[in-house]
Amino acid sequence: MIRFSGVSKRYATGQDALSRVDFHIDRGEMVFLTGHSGAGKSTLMKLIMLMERPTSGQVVVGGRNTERIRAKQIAHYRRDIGVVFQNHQLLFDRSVFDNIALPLQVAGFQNADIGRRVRAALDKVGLLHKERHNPITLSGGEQQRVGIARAVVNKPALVLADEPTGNLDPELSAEIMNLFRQFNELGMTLVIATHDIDLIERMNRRVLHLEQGRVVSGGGL
Ligand SMILES: Nc1ncnc2c1ncn2[C@@H]1O[C@H](COP(=O)(O)OP(=O)(O)OP(=O)(O)O)[C@@H](O)[C@H]1O
Repeated sequence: MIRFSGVSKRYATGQDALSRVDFHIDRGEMVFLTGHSGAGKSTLMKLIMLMERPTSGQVVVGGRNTERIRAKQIAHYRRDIGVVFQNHQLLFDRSVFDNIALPLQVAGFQNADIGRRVRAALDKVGLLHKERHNPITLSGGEQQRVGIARAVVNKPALVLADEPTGNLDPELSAEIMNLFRQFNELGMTLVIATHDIDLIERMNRRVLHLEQGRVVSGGGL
């Protein structure tokens, strides 16, 4: 599903964020990405999302060499990738339903289809009863679940989560991880960046460990 071969990223500032990174993640895997602050986790995610391009090396996602994806094809490419952020980036000027419907509207789905898919996603995260609420009225854990519903509503093959439990207490974090586990059981590939060592240990999955821009373990090659 994802293959990095000799990937380096140096930002315009001269900062080396990744240095000759090699790893492989199979379709259907759920992998944790960990490492100290500044180790390169977000940069690695941005390269998968094509928010950044590598300075050298090759990034292959879903069998596609991302080097060949041109700027105007990026929006289409991203439709198959769901993204979950720590600060969930919900829009507070519209309902929970409308927040989740947004990616489907952008992708040009019919209204009836949008309603069905949004409710299926809300049902999966246990928030069907909150569809008309404004997300600002929800708790942090609920807001994060709305963010997850939005990330998976398009049934992406790949979900990237950057510190998805960063603001949540251990119980809510465990709930979020259970959701991810369920999506993984449905066949989604998940890459979850986190500092939360306890959480990682409990989940018992492969851990890709970065240190100063290098993979020090778990690359799977
Ligand atoms: N846009 C940028 N321009 C210049 N340097 C950057 C940029 N983004 C990240 N960096 C630098 O690249 C290195 C890796 O950053 P990155 O955000 O990938 O790390 P991280 O592991 O995600 O850290 P954190 O856990 O704190 O989010 C850091 O030294 C950072 O300062």
